[in-house]
Amino acid sequence: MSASVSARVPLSPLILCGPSGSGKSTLLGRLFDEYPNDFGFSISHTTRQPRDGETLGQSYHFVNKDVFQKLIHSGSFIEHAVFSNNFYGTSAKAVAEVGKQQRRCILDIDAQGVRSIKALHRDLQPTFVFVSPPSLDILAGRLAKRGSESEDSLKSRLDAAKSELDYAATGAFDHVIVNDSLDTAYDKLRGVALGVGAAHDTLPCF
Ligand SMILES: Nc1ncnc2c1ncn2[C@@H]1O[C@H](COP(=O)(O)OP(=O)(O)OP(=O)(O)O)[C@@H](O)[C@H]1O
Repeated sequence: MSASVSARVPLSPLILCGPSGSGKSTLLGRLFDEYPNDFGFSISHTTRQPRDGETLGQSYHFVNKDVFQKLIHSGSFIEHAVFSNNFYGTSAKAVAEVGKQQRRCILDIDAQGVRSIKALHRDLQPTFVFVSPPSLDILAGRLAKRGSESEDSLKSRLDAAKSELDYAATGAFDHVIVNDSLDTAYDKLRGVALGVGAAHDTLPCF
């Protein structure tokens, strides 16, 4: 397949959701490597402090809590969430900026964000994709192997995974990709992202 396919990539946002550890970043990393000019992330707002190496207005729009609250009240965000006492949000403007560059905007958000966009921002005509682990046991194994979680954090991620799988089982997503073989899952994501394929895998039971 060609490395640049701008002419036929849809510009409506692609929203990726799935349990922590299901492989969203891994799959998106492949997509961005293969198609460096066709997709883009929107720049989120956050109230957390910039880390070393992060560039203002490029990594994030860094704002204080007052500004963030004002943006919430003015309806600027299509979704926002709190993690570890910090706010994170995606503005409609940030999504539009990516579209202006003739790139398909990709959002990696949690189920709460998906609900919010479905309730209030259907005008964006996003495509909703759920990335599922093959099973909760395999998810636990991958998270443990990634080595990024404490025992408590692993447990809370697995609990969250159950409720996200429950939500996906309601049929909330246009596409479901079970990330068993990475190559197979990537082929499916690529088809969906380019607007030429569909994925309706069967969710695991637990
Ligand atoms: N198909 C696969 N087979 C085996 N390991 C995989 C597969 N897909 C991803 N992994 C591994 O599983 C781990 C979790 O993947 P990744 O970090 O991409 O998940 P994520 O959904 O982006 O998680 P988070 O939401 O926490 O950022 C990584 O160590 C990754 O290398």
